[in-house]
Amino acid sequence: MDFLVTSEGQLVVGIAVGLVAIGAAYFLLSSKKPKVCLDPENFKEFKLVKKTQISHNVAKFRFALPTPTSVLGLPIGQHISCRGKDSQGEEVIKPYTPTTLDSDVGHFELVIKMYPQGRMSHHFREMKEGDYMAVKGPKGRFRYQPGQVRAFGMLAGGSGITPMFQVARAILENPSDRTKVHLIYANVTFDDILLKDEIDGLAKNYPDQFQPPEVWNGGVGFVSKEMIQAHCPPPASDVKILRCGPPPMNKAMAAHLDALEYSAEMQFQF
Ligand SMILES: Cc1cc2nc3c(=O)[nH]c(=O)nc-3n(C[C@H](O)[C@H](O)[C@H](O)COP(=O)(O)OP(=O)(O)OC[C@H]3O[C@@H](n4cnc5c(N)ncnc54)[C@H](O)[C@@H]3O)c2cc1C
Repeated sequence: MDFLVTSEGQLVVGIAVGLVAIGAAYFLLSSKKPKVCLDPENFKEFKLVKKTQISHNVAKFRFALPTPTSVLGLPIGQHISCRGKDSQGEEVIKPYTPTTLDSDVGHFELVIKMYPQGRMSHHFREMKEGDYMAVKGPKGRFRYQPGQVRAFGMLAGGSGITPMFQVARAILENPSDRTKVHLIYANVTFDDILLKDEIDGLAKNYPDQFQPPEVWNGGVGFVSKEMIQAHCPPPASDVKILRCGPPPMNKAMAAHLDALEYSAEMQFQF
């Protein structure tokens, strides 16, 4: 009898200690893992907490995440779908790349260029602080692992800078990632340049790794084959050239890259 009591007692204590240990480990792990907010299947609503006009047609939109430690949960180089209403009240869904990373907790930001006739542009123009935006994601085929290539060339046009900025930021802010980044950024006018201060900041902080446009008025006209040759790393298996711009620019850049003998694996279009 004595033996049984002792044995059961030991058993109970053993299980209790085990459960406490499992519970503590679960608590520690779950409290350390930030809450991911995006859902690839369903739109979720995020509150606009700050709208900052940057120029006559560009604004920065800051959306709150559910808690101050939540992260959006967007892999590097992927984008989200935003749903809104155009000027006729019709539903419209368009892709956008946040300029923030998952290291920015509690919120995410979009830098949006609003076109006079643009359908989703209308929705963003009308949005006021306190309004909610429906967002779904992540979306996109781009996958990035630190050190996956030796160097990226980036060919961006207009708002096509946002995915490039996101990838560049992730690389440059990671001290163990030594990937080089070469950027060519085309705009119709000086005023159209998005994220200029932010790009200048990366150039200042990471001069050995980041080659931005040398001067902001460095060339007039379209991005040429010669510009790509002069500013991007030459074709190699550990090099990738990314492009994101209006469709005619993407088409022209693809033709230039083919002519310069960058293989299909060395090119990616967002
Ligand atoms: C992966 C990805 C990420 C993107 N990220 C961003 C982002 O972070 N910020 C951002 O502002 N945009 C971004 N865009 C562009 C965005 O998805 C929309 O195309 C843009 O906001 C215009 O949509 P709209 O409905 O207002 O215009 P639409 O109704 O599609 O276009 C109406 C008119 O607007 C003008 N217009 C529209 N797009 C362009 C253009 N690119 N160049 C010149 N004129 C144009 C034209 O006059 C056009 O006739 C991204 C696109 C992609 C593919």
